Amino acid sequence: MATEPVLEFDKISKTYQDPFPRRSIDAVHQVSFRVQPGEIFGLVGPNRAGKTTLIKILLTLCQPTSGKAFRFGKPITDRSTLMRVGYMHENQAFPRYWTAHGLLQYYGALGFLDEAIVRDRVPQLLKQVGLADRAHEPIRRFSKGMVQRLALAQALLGNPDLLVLDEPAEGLDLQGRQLVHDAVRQQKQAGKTVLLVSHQPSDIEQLCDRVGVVVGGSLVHQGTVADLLKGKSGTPRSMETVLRGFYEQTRS
Ligand SMILES: Nc1ncnc2c1ncn2[C@@H]1O[C@H](COP(=O)(O)OP(=O)(O)OP(=O)(O)O)[C@@H](O)[C@H]1O
Repeated sequence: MATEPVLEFDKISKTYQDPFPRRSIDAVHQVSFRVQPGEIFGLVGPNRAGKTTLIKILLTLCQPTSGKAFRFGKPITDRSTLMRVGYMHENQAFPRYWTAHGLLQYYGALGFLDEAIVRDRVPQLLKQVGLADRAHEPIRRFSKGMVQRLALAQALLGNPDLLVLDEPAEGLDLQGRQLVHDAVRQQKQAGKTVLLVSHQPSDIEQLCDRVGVVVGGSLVHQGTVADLLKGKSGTPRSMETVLRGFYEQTRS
């Protein structure tokens, strides 16, 4: 039986119109890829490549200028499938007067999650991300890494079928990064799907099944991590070397 992709982008382009100064910016150009259920898919590229724009389209936060996109088989404009997505932003700005515990409960209510499930899950998640001892303090007293850990807990709260992590390592210490790795692996074990945007070659190498490389708004490569690291000659290479190659090629 054919399985439906969790995510499908078909020739997606996005041009932003800037009023001052008046100009248009081609952020994404004719990008096509699919993410299958149970897959850990990495999206990599240099600064300004168009990764965040693709994530915004995935989350229906902005509309593509052309092309078609589907989430769980439904048009990306169908917001009902957003309930199945958990999203961790690279620079999460939570209301600073909430406590970590209160915030997760609030997000649970916003996501129409079952109250009893949220009651059980919130302390579990706070423990998982190492915030159990600070659960009842206002977020304004949190360090950057603590906010990132809370962002991970928030993304996992709804037990999502698709977990989208945008630069999850940002501001995290080694233990924090390990938490992210563990969460990704747990999702995979549960048969769920992860889209990981990262500037960390080692994270892509260690976690992802397949990777899409975006440079200058175009998808210049997609394939398995194993094939990428093997190269055409069969000589093993590091992910950092591979990515540098893609980024340099397009600069010249
Ligand atoms: N709201 C916007 N209005 C105008 N231009 C934008 C807007 N958002 C992004 N852009 C432009 O689109 C291009 C791609 O930006 P995007 O944020 O998607 O890149 P990115 O790959 O996520 O970069 P980074 O790794 O630096 O976060 C950039 O040239 C950026 O200036």
